[in-house]
Amino acid sequence: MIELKNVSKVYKNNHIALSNVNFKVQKGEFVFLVGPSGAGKSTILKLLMKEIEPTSGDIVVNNVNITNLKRKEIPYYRRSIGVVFQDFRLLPDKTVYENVEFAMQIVEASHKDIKKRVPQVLDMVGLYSKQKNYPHQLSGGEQQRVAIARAIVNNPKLLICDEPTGNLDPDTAQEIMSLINDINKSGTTVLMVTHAKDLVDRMKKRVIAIEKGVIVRDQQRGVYGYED
Ligand SMILES: Nc1ncnc2c1ncn2[C@@H]1O[C@H](COP(=O)(O)OP(=O)(O)OP(=O)(O)O)[C@@H](O)[C@H]1O
Repeated sequence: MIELKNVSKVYKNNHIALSNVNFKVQKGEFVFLVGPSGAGKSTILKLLMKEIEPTSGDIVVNNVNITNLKRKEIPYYRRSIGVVFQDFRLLPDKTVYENVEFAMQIVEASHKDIKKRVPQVLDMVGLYSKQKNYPHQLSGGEQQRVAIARAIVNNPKLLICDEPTGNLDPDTAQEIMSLINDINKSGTTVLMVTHAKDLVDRMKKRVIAIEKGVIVRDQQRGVYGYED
């Protein structure tokens, strides 16, 4: 599903953010990407979302070498991955239903498909009864559920999560992690950057640790391994 081959990233100020990074993630895996602040985790996510380009190396996602994508192919590629952020990034003037619906409108889904799929996904994340609410009328955990619904509504094969529980209290964070785990169990590959030590330790998933742009650990049923 994901392969990074000898990937390096040097930012314009000559800062080496990634140095010869190699890893593979198989279809259906759940992988935590951990490491100290500034290690290069977000850089990897940005490369996968094609927000930035590697200085050298190749990145293959879903059998496509995304390093070679043409500019006009990038929006189409981005639609094949779902993304969840720490700060939810919902549209404040759209309801819960409309936020999720919007993601389907962008990919030009039919009215019929939208009417069928949006309630289905809202039910899956436990927000069917709040579909007419606006984001400011929801708790943080509920807002993140909407963001997750939006990320999976088009059935992406890969779900990228950038500190999805960073703004949530421990109980709510656990609930969000369980929801993402359920999504993974239904077949979606998950790559998650997180600093949530307790959750990583509890989940017993694969853990890839990165420090100063270098992979230092790749562990099945791993632990967080840092004290922060
Ligand atoms: N646009 C940029 N220009 C120059 N340097 C950058 C840029 N973006 C990131 N860096 C540097 O590259 C390194 C890796 O940054 P990155 O954001 O990938 O770290 P991170 O592991 O995600 O950290 P955090 O856990 O704090 O989010 C850091 O030293 C950072 O200062």
